[in-house]
Amino acid sequence: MLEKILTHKRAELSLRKKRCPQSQLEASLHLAPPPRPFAQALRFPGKVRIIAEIKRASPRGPIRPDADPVKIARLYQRGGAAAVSVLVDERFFGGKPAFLRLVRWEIDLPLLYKEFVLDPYQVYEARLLGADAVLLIARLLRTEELRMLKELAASLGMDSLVEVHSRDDLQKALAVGAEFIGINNRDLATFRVSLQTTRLLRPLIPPEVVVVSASGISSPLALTCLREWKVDAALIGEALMAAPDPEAKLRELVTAAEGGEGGCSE
Ligand SMILES: O=C(O)c1ccccc1NCC(=O)[C@H](O)[C@H](O)COP(=O)(O)O
Repeated sequence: MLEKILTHKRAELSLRKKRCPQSQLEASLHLAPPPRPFAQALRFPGKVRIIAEIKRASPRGPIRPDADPVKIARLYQRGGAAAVSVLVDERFFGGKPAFLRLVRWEIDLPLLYKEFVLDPYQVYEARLLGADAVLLIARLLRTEELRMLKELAASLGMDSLVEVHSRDDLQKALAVGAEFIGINNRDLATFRVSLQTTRLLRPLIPPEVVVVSASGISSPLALTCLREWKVDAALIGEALMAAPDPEAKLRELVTAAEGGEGGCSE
């Protein structure tokens, strides 16, 4: 499936570059709203902050296919999210780049451009839409590509959330000086999810790095564990989007993330 996603993404990119060349994106950057700090908005020692994700579907199937991204963003802001991740991939996640721009005008929280970023074109697009950070998946990029995309994002005022799932990915992230690392609990090849990925990789990351745990987080207990493991933030999509009341679900998770009762028994 991952190969299918990437093949589709490369074809889509080449089409979009023909329709709207990168030079046009670059020339329009002055129209973008100014970037805001993303990673630093997540640093609250002793608490886990929540990045709530707008995700209408996944490659595994629909989640909330008709969700209005603007309405969901408002619920997330009211529910106590520290930041919002917007999936912009259309084919596999039911998103659209335009969702990010709409959400940017609607709420004040910092925004993550959530995409399979393979090319500088997408980094320019992210900034033009109003993103404050971009996702860079270590597994999909060679070290030099990762470095180049991270530097480009920084030159445009954005943070890069460098996603890792293995020790090899983490080595790559640290080699390029990542200051903001996301540990993905989901193996992108098998879709299997385990919070143990965060438990095992977290201690290998230096304390000055802002650390996010992503995927498969759905319960107050999971948030309690992430707090014990000294993770700064949790990125949560499906558990919120599939909930009958996403705002209420978010409030429940924020309470645990900020210091609810009980200990971690994972
Ligand atoms: O969500 C998937 O199944 C998925 C499959 C293949 C590649 C990426 C995938 N997800 C992208 C994400 O990064 C997640 O949306 C994000 O970590 C939130 O995960 P969750 O809370 O489990 O929705």
